[in-house]
Amino acid sequence: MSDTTTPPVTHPLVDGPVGPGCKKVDPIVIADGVIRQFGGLTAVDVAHVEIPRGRITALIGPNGAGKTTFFNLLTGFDRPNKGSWSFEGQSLAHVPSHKVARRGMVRTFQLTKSLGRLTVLQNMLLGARDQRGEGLFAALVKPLWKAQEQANTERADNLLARFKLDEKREDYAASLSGGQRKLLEMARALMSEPTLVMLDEPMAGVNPALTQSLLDHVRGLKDDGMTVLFVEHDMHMVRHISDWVIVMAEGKVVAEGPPETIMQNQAVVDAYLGAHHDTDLGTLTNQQVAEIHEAAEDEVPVDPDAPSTTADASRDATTDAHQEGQR
Ligand SMILES: Nc1ncnc2c1ncn2[C@@H]1O[C@H](COP(=O)(O)OP(=O)(O)OP(=O)(O)O)[C@@H](O)[C@H]1O
Repeated sequence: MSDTTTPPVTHPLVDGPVGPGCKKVDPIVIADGVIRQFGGLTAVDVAHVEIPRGRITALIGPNGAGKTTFFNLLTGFDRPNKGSWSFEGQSLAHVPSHKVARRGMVRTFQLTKSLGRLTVLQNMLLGARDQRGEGLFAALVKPLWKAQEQANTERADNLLARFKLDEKREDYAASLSGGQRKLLEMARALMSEPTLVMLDEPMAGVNPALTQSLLDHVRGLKDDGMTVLFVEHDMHMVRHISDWVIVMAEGKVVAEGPPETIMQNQAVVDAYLGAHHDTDLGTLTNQQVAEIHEAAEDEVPVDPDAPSTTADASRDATTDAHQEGQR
């Protein structure tokens, strides 16, 4: 009698069978039992997840799935009720965000109103690490901070050239297009020479003309040896650049796998449609799933208060921006 059991799905990045929470051959991040509750709502309840090193991993899921909260927990911007996680084999639980960044795990932030009131170069310098001039003693000893300031400016200029933002160096960040802002967010994250770059919706608000350039830049991070983890609703980006896709729904990891198979996964379709639906899932194509998702979001961040003049821009920018730069 022949054995009709389906063999488990395997993948070169995975140690064992592929499935939610599967072990990776070479993980850079490992999270265990991470729970975050807001009042009675459990926003994140991740039993186990591993992020493969040197690859591009997409974190997807419907609105409210817990993706951003999980990002915030991993990077020390929020604290879980329970759980542990490590980066490069070292525990990061209870490590504050600025120390997480120093260890090489850096996330991008949307360019907020206050950062928009700084120039492109000033934004870049906020991303630099170990700014010696910030200590009281060091601030008084000019040679100590002068050399570092020069090195930081040089690094910023090199990155601005790489991201084709060098001509915008002295412009206010708020004057950039949506796509240029995303490039600036990415370039700013690279100022601290990270090992793992976490991108929060890199495609949000990006004009199609800049899409390809942005995708190329993300691939470039991997080519330079970095690991990339990104949260994204844009399925085009997820399909085209990720090596691995992790799907969250209602705080949990419900599926993971390579992009070419993940959209056919029943748990993914369920997650996007909601658990209680009448649709005949058997007839749903990848394209339809993507359309459902795209229709659900489509949001483009617009800053109605973006300064139109330099006088507007210079007002009340520095304090807020400095605080954000410290995060
Ligand atoms: N500070 C908070 N206080 C209360 N509830 C919160 C807070 N932050 C997030 N939540 C809730 O936790 C759940 C997960 O939110 P989260 O923003 O992490 O989801 P998401 O997957 O990133 O969604 P989106 O794709 O819309 O950004 C949501 O129900 C949200 O309303």
